[in-house]
Amino acid sequence: MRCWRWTSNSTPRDWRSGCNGSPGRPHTAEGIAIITCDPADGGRLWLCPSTLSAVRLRSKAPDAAQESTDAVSEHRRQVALDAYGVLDSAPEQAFDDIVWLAATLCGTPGALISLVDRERQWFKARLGVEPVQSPREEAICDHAIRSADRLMEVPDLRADPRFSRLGFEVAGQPVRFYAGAPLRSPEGHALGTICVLDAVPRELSAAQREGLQVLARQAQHLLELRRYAQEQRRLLAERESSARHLEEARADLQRRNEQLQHSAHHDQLTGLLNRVGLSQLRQDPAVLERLARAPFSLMLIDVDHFKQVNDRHGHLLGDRALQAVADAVGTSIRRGDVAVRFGGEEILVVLPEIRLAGAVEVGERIRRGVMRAPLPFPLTVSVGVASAEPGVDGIEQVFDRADQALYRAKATGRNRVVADDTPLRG
Ligand SMILES: Nc1nc2c(ncn2[C@@H]2O[C@H](COP(=O)(O)OP(=O)(O)OP(=O)(O)O)[C@@H](O)[C@H]2O)c(=O)[nH]1
Repeated sequence: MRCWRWTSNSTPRDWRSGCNGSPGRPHTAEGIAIITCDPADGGRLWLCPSTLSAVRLRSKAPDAAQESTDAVSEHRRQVALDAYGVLDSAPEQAFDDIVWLAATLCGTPGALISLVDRERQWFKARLGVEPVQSPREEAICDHAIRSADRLMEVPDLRADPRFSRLGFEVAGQPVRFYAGAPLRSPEGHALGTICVLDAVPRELSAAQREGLQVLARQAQHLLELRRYAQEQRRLLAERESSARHLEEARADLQRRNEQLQHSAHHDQLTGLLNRVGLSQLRQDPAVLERLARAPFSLMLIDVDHFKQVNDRHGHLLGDRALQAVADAVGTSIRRGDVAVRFGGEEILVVLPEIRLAGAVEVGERIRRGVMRAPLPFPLTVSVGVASAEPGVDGIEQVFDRADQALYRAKATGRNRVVADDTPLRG
């Protein structure tokens, strides 16, 4: 119902003619007009402000506002129906049982559970009716769901102008009798009907009408169960999807964290461990224990005349030369060995469980590998090696001796591996 200000200027002709039956009443009076929309025939009811008498005005063109209200409620009805996920679903015994009960109760050859979809009515269960659906404009159920009554009964369809030309058949004959009870969702949306059909005109008894409505409630309960199960499945899928997303996010975070850890502990240019990584390694009890229980060697590798390389060939090629040295180290050491970019062009290699002679061999492999590096200029390295017997020397002392060996390698002409010549104590 809507109300608005009524003025003499806006009084429509229909209004005046509608109210002219009240003698002596001025119809140009100003006041409040109350207008209700009558959904049955699209007409409007006007309450005359001066006579307070109701006048029904027929409007040829449908009221635009009313049309949009209808469209909204129809849309909501459709959304409610969709939520059941029942349209085009497979037949179910429980629904079939209900139509059988309806037909048996009412003594009709046909019964349907019909759901009124956008363009069609679709039958969830059917008895005595061949097609699984029919166009909505031919659906008697479409009228039944819009009827204000709890049950729409048409004793003789042929006598009703709305249905006289209907081609629907029950048990192979034109349908003549229809009675349908709307299926209403708990929110009040009419989703469809449970209806009975006969090929002869007739009427239901009071008990049959009541029974049909009981069956409508049962069918609605079944639909509710269906919607509940559908909702549970949706929630479960949603939960699984969120759990999956959470797991993906967790794995992504872990990957990023590992990347971050890796880049914090590794040198970007060579991929070798950096000093931060080395100092973490030195705090690792497993590493310390390993170095304490067996002999180990340290190796210091320094690129020869690297300043010249940079000066002559530029820093980019200088970087490539450093990468080539790192590659030569990587391919020459074992899995358990650790290579660290210790300074600008200096690499430290920790070689557990290997004595001096073995470490010198590794140094030689590296030295030769660097000479074979695919670079547009010759490149060499000098290597100093020192070893420790378990429990005798600390890492610092071994490092100092390797550094002195490296110094000697540089001093004696570069491109060579020099072993620490300190007599072993033990
Ligand atoms: N391209 C490049 N150069 C670097 C990098 N880190 C250090 N350097 C350069 O390495 C050079 C080291 O030079 P020096 O310490 O003088 O030693 P050298 O020229 O190799 O001479 P010797 O060690 O005596 O054979 C310096 O010019 C540094 O700028 C780097 O990451 N990239």
